[in-house]
Amino acid sequence: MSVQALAIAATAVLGVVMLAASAWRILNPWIITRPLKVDGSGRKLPPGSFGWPFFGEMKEFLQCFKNDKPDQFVKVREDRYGKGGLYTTSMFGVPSIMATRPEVLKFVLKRDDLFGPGWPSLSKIMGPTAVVSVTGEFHRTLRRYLFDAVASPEGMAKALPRLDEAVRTVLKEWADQGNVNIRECTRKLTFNVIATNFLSLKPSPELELIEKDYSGFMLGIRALPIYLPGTAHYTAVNCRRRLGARFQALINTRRVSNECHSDFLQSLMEARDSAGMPLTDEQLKDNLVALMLAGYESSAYTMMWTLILLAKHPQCLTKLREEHLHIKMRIGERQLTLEVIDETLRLVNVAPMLFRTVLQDVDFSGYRFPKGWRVLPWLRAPHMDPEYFPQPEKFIPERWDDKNVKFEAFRPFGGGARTCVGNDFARLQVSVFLHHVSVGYKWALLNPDAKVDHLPHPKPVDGGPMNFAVLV
Ligand code: HEM
Repeated sequence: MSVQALAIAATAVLGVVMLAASAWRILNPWIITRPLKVDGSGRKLPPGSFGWPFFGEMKEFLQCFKNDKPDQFVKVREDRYGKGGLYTTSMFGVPSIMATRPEVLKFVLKRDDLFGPGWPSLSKIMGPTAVVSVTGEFHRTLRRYLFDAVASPEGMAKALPRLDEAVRTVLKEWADQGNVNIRECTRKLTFNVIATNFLSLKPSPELELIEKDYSGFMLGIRALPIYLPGTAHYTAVNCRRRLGARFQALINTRRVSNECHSDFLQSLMEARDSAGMPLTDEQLKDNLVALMLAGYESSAYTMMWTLILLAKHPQCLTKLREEHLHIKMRIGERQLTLEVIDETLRLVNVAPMLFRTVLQDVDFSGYRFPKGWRVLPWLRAPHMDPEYFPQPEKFIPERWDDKNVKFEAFRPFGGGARTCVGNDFARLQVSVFLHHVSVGYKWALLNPDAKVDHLPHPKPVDGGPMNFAVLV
């Protein structure tokens, strides 16, 4: 076949594909919504569109985040359809409904009987009995165990000295290094906190192997689930398998030696349900992985952003330093430390959106949520809406002093039945960090205007190079 004939054939094939895709784009909403129209309920879907076949509106979504305009995706829909807070879309290959206003977020997050876990291909990689994968009574039981281990007053009291020591040790190391990459440093710090508090592991070759597998697991957790050598998903699945084997070895050693540790693993091993039954080894391993995943980058990036934002707001840092040097409580007001943490969580949006699956047809606010669809609770939408937080793009910790501040619009830790189990632990960790860093150190950003890579969590593209030194 001549080159010319090949070109004609290729153009023809491309034309047919384009035509089919365009036809699908037009017919797709009709096909998807047809069962809804014929069920006679008279309910309608929220306004919106479905985009291209399979890809849906992913391209527009990714484009907004890539262009450093992560709120544009919601803004366009609000301008087009009004501020109802519910919009139909199609993302991650599934027809979906975005929930963006506080009252809608509250409803979706509270009703775990109607909206189940929905992270794409989560349970396959995390483990079928992980807290993030299960529902109903077992979910509630697991949450109770995890809460006792992580966030109960006894759990936090046990964790505090180890947390304190880990923070003090690494801050000294950063100052010795002088120039540091703050993203890597806060990730390392959080990993050490996890290793000591969850597993009582001190730095060792074994811990390095766990960290290596853990990083491989993290890199592929949100990748397309294509299990072929070389893909991020393939690496993640294998790292997860090795992590499981390493955790099993730890569990076996504890069982044989009868050693007693005061860490999260021990607490989970000792937990019993109402029939006196302990967790199985598979359940223990799935939940250790889930805890480590949930508590790792979220906490690391929150610490990283507090440093970046305080470097950009030196007056706030001076006030914070005073609060810690003189333990100056402001009567009738919230402590600045908590305000800095909340303002960082609001502005940075470490967890911008969540995923849920509609378990049965749900009617709410005049709209239908069809069974099997996905709901995307868009946590960052109210955080960045001037209706709730004036000048939302600005870092203003004092806004939390205002008696009229809209706490109901603030959901950095989600809400309802799946509210973050580690939220108090995370605040404790960042508070200890802010204490030591503000009283003992000074730091300067080497590239304050670095662009931000927003997905899956916001971070400076260059990792945030900083000069870090002891405060004299
Ligand atoms: C600043 C740090 C953190 C942020 C912003 C954060 C945010 C969140 C959010 C938004 C959820 C809800 C997920 C959903 O509804 O689908 C969640 C769940 C969870 N978080 Fe956190 N988290 C943080 C730190 C931690 C830490 C330190 C731990 C543990 C030590 C932890 C453990 C968990 C667990 C186990 C869940 C799952 C709860 C469930 O499915 O019932 N998180 N987190």
